[in-house]
Amino acid sequence: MLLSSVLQDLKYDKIKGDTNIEISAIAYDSRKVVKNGLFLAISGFAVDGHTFIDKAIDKGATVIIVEEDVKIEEDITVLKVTNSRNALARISSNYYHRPTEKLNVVGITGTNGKTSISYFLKSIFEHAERSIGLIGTIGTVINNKVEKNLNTTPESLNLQHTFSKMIEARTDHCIMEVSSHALNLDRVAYSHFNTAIFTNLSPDHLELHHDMEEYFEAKAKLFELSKDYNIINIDDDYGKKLINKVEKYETKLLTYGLDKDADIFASNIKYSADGTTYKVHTPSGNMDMKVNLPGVIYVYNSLAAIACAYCNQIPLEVTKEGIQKLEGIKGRFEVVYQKNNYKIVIDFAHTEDALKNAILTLKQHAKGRIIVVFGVYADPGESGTDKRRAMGQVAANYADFSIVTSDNPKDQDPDLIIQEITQAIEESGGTDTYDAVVDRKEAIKYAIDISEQDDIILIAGKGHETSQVIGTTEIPFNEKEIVLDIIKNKNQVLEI
Ligand SMILES: CC(=O)N[C@H]1[C@@H](OP(=O)(O)OP(=O)(O)OC[C@H]2O[C@@H](n3ccc(=O)[nH]c3=O)[C@H](O)[C@@H]2O)O[C@H](CO)[C@@H](O)[C@@H]1O[C@H](C)C(=O)N[C@@H](C)C(=O)N[C@H](CCC(=O)O)C(=O)O
Repeated sequence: MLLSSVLQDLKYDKIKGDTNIEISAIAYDSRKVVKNGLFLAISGFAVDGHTFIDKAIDKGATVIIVEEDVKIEEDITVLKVTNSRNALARISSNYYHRPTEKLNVVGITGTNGKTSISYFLKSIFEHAERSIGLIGTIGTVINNKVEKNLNTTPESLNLQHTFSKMIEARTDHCIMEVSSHALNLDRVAYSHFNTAIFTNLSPDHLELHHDMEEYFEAKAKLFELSKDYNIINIDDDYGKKLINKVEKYETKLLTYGLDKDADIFASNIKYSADGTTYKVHTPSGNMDMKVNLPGVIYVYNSLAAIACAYCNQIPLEVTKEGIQKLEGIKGRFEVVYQKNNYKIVIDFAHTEDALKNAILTLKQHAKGRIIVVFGVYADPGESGTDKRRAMGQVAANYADFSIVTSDNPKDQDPDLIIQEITQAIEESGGTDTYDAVVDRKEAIKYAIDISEQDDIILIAGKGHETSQVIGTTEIPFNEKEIVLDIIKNKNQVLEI
């Protein structure tokens, strides 16, 4: 593609060279540069991309985009921008011919519920015979083929490529999770969103965003990008704040919640151990709904999906069937073993709010104890102390017994993470209600060993994930298989 076309609408200073040349590809990682390619240097969190310029040139880069002053001797094109991640989003969108202009894109943001809403929507849209693609925590789905993503919301170059693949696959609608990291780091800049959905906000990633206000402002950016509808949870305090902010926007606002003032709300909610029924009230009529996932969280998540289906002119009856068709979501309240009242449940809950909700939901119908196995993952470069304390407090206050273990400790000391969690448990009066087992597999085994008839074991944090990151090593870790294996061996000795 002609470089000048790739640079369309990008503000840059030309340091040297020609912009009237062909480039073969774009890369922000020197290891992926190809001959006659463009390399864009990002000043990252861990390393500075500008230090790899020589390597990129060695691999054949003929265009370099930088955001810092650098000395490049070679006779190639060098351009300078003020923010290279933002520039990457602009040129990537141009390179793939601005694909979101040809797609109906739904972006979902908020601390919890993004994945569930995307899967409710997938089921509804498919039931309405609409062609959809999906991008999120579980992976990217095109034509029902799932590919893993490095990030929930991929870097702009990968994201725009994915959008273009959706178009190639004749997909009309893209449902995607939009993380606060993505919004902060401009991964979705220059993407057109038709609909934006806000779920809720509770503490998470606060070392990147510093405080809740900054975290909120990051999430709020998505609602400046959406063109047709903003859909917001009216019952959440930050949802209310967002409503005040976006009310003046031209984009239509639609609210959902249990509050009867919401445009779309639920009444007559009845909870059972494996699902929920309620009556939904929408501007296009009311209907009885059945959701095959337990607890109030899935009432909210299904309401958000109903609101989005309404905005997309999907008849309520079709929406109802789509929601009902969804049997479950991988790693979301997934019952991986059950014998009478005894259950082992895997859930992605990895924030204090989600952990509390998961425990309380299970408690509603439990005949025995709730034993929780959990740890706290480490974000790169974050100490995460506040989160560890908050998760410990939740465990002390709501679980009957906790086994504190490792999540994804990454480059941090797993023992230190556990120590910070258990200290919070002790300070909250939970001295006799926990144990610590650093090896996650051993922790799960221990939970099963000490469990009794009627107990429910909640293994929280990893959900759908199939690996664990310890140091820089990613080891296979399929929690469901691990549980079934332990149970199989145990049942040879003892019938639970
Ligand atoms: C903290 C964070 O967000 N990091 C993201 C960031 O990495 P970074 O800035 O640390 O990259 P770096 O390693 O310092 O490298 C800087 C630059 O040098 C380049 N490089 C590096 C090595 C080399 O040999 N040559 C080279 O050119 C790199 O490609 C990069 O462009 O930019 C990378 C490329 O876009 C991201 O993949 C990476 O996400 C990491 C994997 C991550 O864990 N991010 C998490 C925190 C995240 O984004 N999470 C949210 C989900 C949150 C949620 O839903 O709860 C997400 O959307 O995934």
